[in-house]
Amino acid sequence: MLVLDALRVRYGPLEALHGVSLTFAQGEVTAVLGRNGAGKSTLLRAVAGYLRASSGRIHWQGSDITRAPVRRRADAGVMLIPDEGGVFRTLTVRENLDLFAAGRELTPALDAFPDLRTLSRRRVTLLSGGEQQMLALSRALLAPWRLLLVDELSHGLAPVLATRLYDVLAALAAAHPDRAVVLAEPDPREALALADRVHVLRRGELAATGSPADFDPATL
Ligand SMILES: Nc1ncnc2c1ncn2[C@@H]1O[C@H](COP(=O)(O)OP(=O)(O)OP(=O)(O)O)[C@@H](O)[C@H]1O
Repeated sequence: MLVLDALRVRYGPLEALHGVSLTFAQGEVTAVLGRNGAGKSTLLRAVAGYLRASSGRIHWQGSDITRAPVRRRADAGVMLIPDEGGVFRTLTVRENLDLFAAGRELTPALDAFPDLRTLSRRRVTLLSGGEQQMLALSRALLAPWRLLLVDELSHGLAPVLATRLYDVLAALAAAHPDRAVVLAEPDPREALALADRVHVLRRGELAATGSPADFDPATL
């Protein structure tokens, strides 16, 4: 279980999270929703260790990781797929996959995203947004994790592509019912369909918590 206790994060003088307390359960997909600037990316980056908490605590599987470096959190199973993809842009698709897999089989990613086979020798800079997001999500298919943090998977994508990516994510979550998945999305439609639990952030504060049925995507 991931527990955030009164988490505050600031960028210089600007405080982006104003004391957020939340729990994320193992075996659940949790959507963190909220408009642009609400603090979703900040929350995910702070959990993964790329941003420092100015106060409050982060506990993961019973350990206090508030001050733990990124590497230690990764070793404890925390994986962040950031909104910019977290891929190596000057490398080819295949080179990225090899780095993610670190000697493991590439088949899970290539089976989930057959397009990546044909794009194998293409540089990331020449990929479309959707292809880049497929590559980004491949990391979660190739390397082990216990807590997957996915930031704006559907960002800028056509609905049909977003649905494809979400289908792969849903299958991944279903295959690992003992793990936790957290999705940050400004557009709630896909995330609400997949999530077991929903938290809504507004201007750096928790505005609502509930099950997907409690929320109307049109009013979020
Ligand atoms: N690197 C940064 N430097 C200064 N302020 C930042 C930085 N990144 C984010 N912010 C500010 O922190 C607040 C929260 O931003 P954050 O990116 O976490 O929101 P978000 O909900 O993820 O929105 P988006 O969907 O646009 O990514 C906003 O006011 C934003 O302007």
